[in-house]
Amino acid sequence: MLSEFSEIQGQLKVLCEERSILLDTLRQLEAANIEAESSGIHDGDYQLSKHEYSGIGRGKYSEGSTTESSGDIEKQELEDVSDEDETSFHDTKEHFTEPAVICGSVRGAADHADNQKENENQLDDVERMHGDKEDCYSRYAQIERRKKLPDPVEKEKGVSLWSMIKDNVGKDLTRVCLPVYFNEPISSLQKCFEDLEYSYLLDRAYKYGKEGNSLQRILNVAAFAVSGYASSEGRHCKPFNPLLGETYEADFPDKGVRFFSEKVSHHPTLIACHCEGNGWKFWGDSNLRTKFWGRSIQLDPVGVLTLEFDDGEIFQWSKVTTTIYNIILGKLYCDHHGLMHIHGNREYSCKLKFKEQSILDRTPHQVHGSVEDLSGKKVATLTGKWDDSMYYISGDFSGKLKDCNPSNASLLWKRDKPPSNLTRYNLTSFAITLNELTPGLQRCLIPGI
Ligand SMILES: CC(C)CCC[C@@H](C)[C@H]1CC[C@H]2[C@@H]3CC=C4C[C@@H](O)CC[C@]4(C)[C@H]3CC[C@]12C
Repeated sequence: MLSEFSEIQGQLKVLCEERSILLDTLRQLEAANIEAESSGIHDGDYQLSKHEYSGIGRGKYSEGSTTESSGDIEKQELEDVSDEDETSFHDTKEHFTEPAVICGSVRGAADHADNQKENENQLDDVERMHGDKEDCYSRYAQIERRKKLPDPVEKEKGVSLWSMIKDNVGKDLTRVCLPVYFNEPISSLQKCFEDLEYSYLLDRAYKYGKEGNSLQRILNVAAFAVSGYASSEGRHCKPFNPLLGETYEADFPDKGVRFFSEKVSHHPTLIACHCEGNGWKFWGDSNLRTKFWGRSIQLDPVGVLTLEFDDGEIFQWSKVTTTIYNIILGKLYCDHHGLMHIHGNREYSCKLKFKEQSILDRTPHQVHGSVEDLSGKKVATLTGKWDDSMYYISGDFSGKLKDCNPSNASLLWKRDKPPSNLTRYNLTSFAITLNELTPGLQRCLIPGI
């Protein structure tokens, strides 16, 4: 009994020592990061392995054991992870002549009909007045897509992030490879398309602009820019890192859009995206500057997104900062914060502020902003939450946002309800459909795969 007790005591001591070494490492990393920041070095050694869209750890390329560590490709990637200047771009046109992956097949009408019904209940009269989402969709083909992910082939063994990190005590945490358990079942190429889940807002914006209502156009563009963040709520896994030159093509006639993305650079990781809808084109590249702060990770998107309507009106903006909190302890969550300036080439531009969440914040995820005309006069005020909905009210209410509550404001966008079969990945109904292997697609695969 006594010997057992002293054995446990010994184990406890070791654990305590490990913990304090880990805390020291974290402190050092945090201090080093601050130093690097203040001296203007953003992409130094202390960053989390600068990679892919996600910026956290390295993805594995095959599904497999949840316990083994990284494969060869990953190791190789990690070795040259710091050669940031190596910006050799890659042009897929030279390598691929055939389209890559096209998602979706025309089958029936069930899914969208269901979704539409749910949405109809959520919409208030105001939105109906402003041209329904249903209206936008009814012009497009009806397609049946899956409503749930396939069940896992094997029962998954959970891995705690802590257990991964504690085995690497004393090492540079940025070099720790995470097992596939921490990946969600989509790639970064596909994840880029998630920003277009609410593409009906752009169809609506096009329609309004054509009718001469430029204010409604920019309001819907602003709602679209915010709506892209909704899918990140409750997502705790990282997408797979594609290979250099890998492409993804999504053909969604049910939404009236076609999307194409390609990984065009490995270090730094760059993904180029292009999307075409009815009356508009949207393109940009995704490149994240990553900073590791010990307990949190900050992702600063670099680059500009461009939206061009067929009538020549152009809007450009950049994404705001994303921070992932509680990497080591507590519940992992992410927040988006900062200023988003949507520049237009005509009458209006728009400024949106994504409020940073504070610890005791009762209303997190808030976004406020206003539309300004060429003289700088505020003509409309926007308010809402990036994980829920956006509203507008005509005139300048920026100083008195309390008056700009949903009761006297008009709804621009409301997030779709989550699917009923939620898994630990928390994918939205749209994300579930991004890499669905439909029967039509199966035929295009190389035999034997
Ligand atoms: C495995 C553990 C350590 C990390 C889990 C990381 C999750 C929360 C991370 C990994 C990749 C991240 C995404 C990477 C890129 C973007 C684009 C940005 O404009 C909005 C946020 C968004 C969409 C991030 C949201 C949070 C995210 C999904």
